[in-house]
Amino acid sequence: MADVRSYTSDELTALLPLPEREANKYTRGVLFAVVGSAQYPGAACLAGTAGQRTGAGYTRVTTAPEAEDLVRSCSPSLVVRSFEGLAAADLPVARDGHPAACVVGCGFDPNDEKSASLVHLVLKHAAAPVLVDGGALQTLASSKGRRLLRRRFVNGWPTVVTPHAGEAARLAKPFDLPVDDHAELAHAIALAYGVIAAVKGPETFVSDGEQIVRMAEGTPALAKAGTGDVLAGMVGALLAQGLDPLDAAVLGATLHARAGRAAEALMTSIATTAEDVIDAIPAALRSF
Ligand SMILES: NC(=O)C1=CN([C@@H]2O[C@H](COP(=O)(O)OP(=O)(O)OC[C@H]3O[C@@H](n4cnc5c(N)ncnc54)[C@H](OP(=O)(O)O)[C@@H]3O)[C@@H](O)[C@H]2O)[C@@H](O)CC1
Ligand SMILES: Nc1ncnc2c1ncn2[C@@H]1O[C@H](COP(=O)(O)OP(=O)(O)O)[C@@H](O)[C@H]1O
Repeated sequence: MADVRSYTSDELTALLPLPEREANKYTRGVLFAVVGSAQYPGAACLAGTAGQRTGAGYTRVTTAPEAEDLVRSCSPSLVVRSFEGLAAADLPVARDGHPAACVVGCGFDPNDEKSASLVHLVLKHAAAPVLVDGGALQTLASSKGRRLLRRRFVNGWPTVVTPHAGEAARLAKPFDLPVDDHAELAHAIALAYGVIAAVKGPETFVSDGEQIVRMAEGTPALAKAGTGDVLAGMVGALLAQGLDPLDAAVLGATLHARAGRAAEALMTSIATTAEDVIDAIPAALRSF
């Protein structure tokens, strides 16, 4: 296994995507989030608003028809569409000067057949980095999911996965990967699936199959429902702004951890919620 390292504060500061003087909303980066379900509409709000706060120039949330109104009302500046009618041609193509990325799966119900077909559509047609989270992760372990990931790898389209320990264990199963050491697990998932893997927990380990990076700035205040959806939106926004995928995952996880600490300072470790973490993203940005 490769050595485990951490990014220095200077390395992280250099990665912050400050907007250029001539920037417009499209050149800053389009985040295309395919998230939420009738069962979990809140995950779409959390991922979308976290993406906006982390600098995406244009955030489009495509969600279940039942979730549309809630997402619109949580932030009027989100562009909201329904899953119904989502077609290959709608998915982003990243090009020079116009970066873009997709986030798929926050709030998906893995037992819903429609979720799997949405994940396949995104993996197949997004010619841009894709982050896979939540209920979409299970789809990757199937033979079709693995085939689509291989195709993305060959085409040079990065895929980032952000499993918690339970989801990582499910990804490990088809390859019989050992699950006890999370650094090793992130490395093994990255190699087995051809992805950049961020295995989340009290410490988060990110690997692209070559390097392994440890991020240990978090706090147990983050152990609350929805904070993973916030992380997915944050890392997705950094991908959408053109960061290298390993850098996006490490910077996103660090900003998320610092936002968790800033939220805790205001709200206490008991009362902090995922929404407070989003509100504390500016403090996390300022901490650099
Ligand atoms: N407001 C909203 O809309 C929200 C929506 N959400 C959405 O819900 C969807 C389902 O996601 P989920 O994580 O709740 O369920 P799922 O992965 O099936 O867990 C099943 C089992 O896995 C384990 N396990 C779980 N977490 C673990 C951990 N950190 N570390 C280790 N093990 C862990 C645990 O089993 P145990 O180990 O306790 O036996 C658990 O019983 C997903 O799409 C998500 O985006 C949520 O983000 C919440 C807010
Ligand atoms: N004890 C802890 N210490 C530090 N960070 C934690 C702790 N527990 C959870 N986190 C962080 O909180 C987030 C939880 O993500 P996840 O389990 O996917 O939540 P959800 O599915 O409810 O959105 C991850 O970023 C994880 O690293």
